[in-house]
Amino acid sequence: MGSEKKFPLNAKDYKLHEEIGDGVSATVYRALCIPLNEVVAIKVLDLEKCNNDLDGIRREVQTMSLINHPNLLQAHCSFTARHQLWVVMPYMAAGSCLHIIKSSYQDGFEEPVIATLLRETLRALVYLHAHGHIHRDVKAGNILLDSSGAVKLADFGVSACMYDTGDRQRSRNTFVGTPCWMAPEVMQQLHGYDFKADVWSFGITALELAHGHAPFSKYPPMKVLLMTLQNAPPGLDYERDKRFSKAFKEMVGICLVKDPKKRPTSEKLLKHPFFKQARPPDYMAKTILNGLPPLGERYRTIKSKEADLLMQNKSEYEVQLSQQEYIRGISAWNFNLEDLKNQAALISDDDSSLAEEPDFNRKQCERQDESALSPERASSSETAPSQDEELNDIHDLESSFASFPSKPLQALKGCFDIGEEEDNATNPDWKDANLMSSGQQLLKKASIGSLAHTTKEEDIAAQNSSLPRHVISEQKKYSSGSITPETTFSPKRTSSDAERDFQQRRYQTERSYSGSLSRTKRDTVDETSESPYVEHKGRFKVTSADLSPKGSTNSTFTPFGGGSSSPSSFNVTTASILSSLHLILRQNAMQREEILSLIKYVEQTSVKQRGSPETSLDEPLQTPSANTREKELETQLMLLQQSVSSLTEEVKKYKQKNAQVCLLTFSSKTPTLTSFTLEIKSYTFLHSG
Ligand SMILES: Nc1ncnc2c1ncn2[C@@H]1O[C@H](COP(=O)(O)OP(=O)(O)OP(=O)(O)O)[C@@H](O)[C@H]1O
Repeated sequence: MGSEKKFPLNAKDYKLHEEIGDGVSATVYRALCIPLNEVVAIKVLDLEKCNNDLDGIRREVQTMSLINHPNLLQAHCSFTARHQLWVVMPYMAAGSCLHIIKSSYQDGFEEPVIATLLRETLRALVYLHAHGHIHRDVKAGNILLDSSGAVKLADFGVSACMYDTGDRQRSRNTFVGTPCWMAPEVMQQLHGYDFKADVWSFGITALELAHGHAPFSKYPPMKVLLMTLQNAPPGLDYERDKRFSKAFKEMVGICLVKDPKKRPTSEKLLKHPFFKQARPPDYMAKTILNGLPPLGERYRTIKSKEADLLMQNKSEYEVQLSQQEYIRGISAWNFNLEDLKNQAALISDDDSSLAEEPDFNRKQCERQDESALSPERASSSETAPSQDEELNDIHDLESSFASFPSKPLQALKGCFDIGEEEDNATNPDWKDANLMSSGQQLLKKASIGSLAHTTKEEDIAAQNSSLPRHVISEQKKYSSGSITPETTFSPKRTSSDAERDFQQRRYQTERSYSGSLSRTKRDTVDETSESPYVEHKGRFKVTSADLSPKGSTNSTFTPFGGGSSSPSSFNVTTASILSSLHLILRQNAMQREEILSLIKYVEQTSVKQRGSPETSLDEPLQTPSANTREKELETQLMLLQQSVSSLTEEVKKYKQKNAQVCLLTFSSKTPTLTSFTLEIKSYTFLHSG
């Protein structure tokens, strides 16, 4: 990997010092490479806990090893140590921009600092995009600085290669990323997305560096999704952000346009006059890095603040959780819309925090200025949703924190040396009892499941699918984001926009549904809810369950609806057609999940069968060898995926047909023709993902 020095591939050769960062999947330590006497950073991923995203991890390691750009963090090497993957990287002594903000610049940086950070980051993006990669996780937490002020973009955990074909591309039709920074087209999962998604995240990162936090950062993920989709794009306010130049405001404005086609490429953006004020790295060293406490110390302070938040009373828990998610980032998380809806439902209807949220209030001001930036903003600002409307989007569902990723207090481990002996260097909780792979657990649960009582949602799922019930109930737990061939770093370059557009079109044509939106007990609530109305929400029109004062509203189109409040027959007809389409989609998703679970099981079993004590420790990461059963299953998987693709295509055609039929049939009956079209879109967004 990247360095000419030979970094050892053995945990014994490294001495781990204090923790300097953590994310969804990993903990990062400052460490010493003993033979080379060099300080490094080591990202330790617990492979047992990352069962669902081994492909993502392989991808990150591979991308990290092949990139070669001064503004991208390149790994020295990586290897497995028991159930952990160690990625050895250069130590970026100043840490991430997020950590610098949290410890010393809560209100954001000055413009020349921002311009410098952003220019370096953008250079990294230009390089990645030219090589066919989308970073997909651009945020302050992934912009790292070393002690000399050099800036590097890190974390390729969710990066994707545009030149991947087949399964890889399909697997990208899942929600991956951090919602505050996530582009609307990524959230919608409708027509795919491309390099421009990074440009949106880049714009959000610019706001994060300017204000000390990203827009909507205190809200739960579903709320962020809704606000990003329904509200006018965030931006710098002409009044509130007087300290920033017009060039900066414009630069942010052109990044944060909802239509990706109207956003500039990273290459074009780099030519924006705003970046002229960027300075050399030593400017950073003299300014923001000057007098900063050591990284480990800053990290501990942030963590103890996080712990303090947890100690506060329950009523503030949602905000705490949201802030934790923000501080830690929630990357590489495959969003489950039902979980997100539950999170959104946790905001109480009289949530006063909304009114206090500076972003929210700023948004109202921003809307007055947005017309100056883009026509899109101007049109959206007039009909932007009120606070009540936004809250009404959230269906009143019983909540569950169980599925929401959270590692509270885990980071309080503090400083410790765990590198001297191999046993210490790896997690002490490694026990035989834990050796049972998820596949084994799956099979075990299968036999238990067949005897156990069935829940309502299992009954419903069983009616709609030929899959065994246990698989349906367990699919969420054992599903994988993707089982796909490892990505290769394509040497192919597409430096021109035209070529890139071609790649994008090719990609968009080839892709089809593959993401899983597991449905759980909560879905039955949706399924029995009342028929939807359509109402205006800013530029978007959102279907709600009931606009009457007593009725709860719901931003989802509810295909199973059939309640008394339905205003017209066309919704009933549509609902029945859409419900059939939805069933097909669900069936496909569940079949896919079952296959993925089985493949995972086979992979893990074959790894264990192979693994002798000599070979399983500290060997470089390898793909498990294929045995006959695995091959059989892979063939089956391929066939099923093909059939899933063709079914998905069919569903798409039906949807289009249905939309056209509805338009023709009901254009004379209803004045809300456009609303109806958008209603179908809304349904597609929420259910076809
Ligand atoms: N090479 C490094 N030098 C110094 N600090 C680092 C380094 N790599 C990572 N960090 C710190 O660790 C944090 C978490 O690392 P990273 O983002 O790679 O983990 P992750 O699990 O992939 O997180 P995410 O949730 O963003 O996917 C970073 O935000 C950064 O503060």
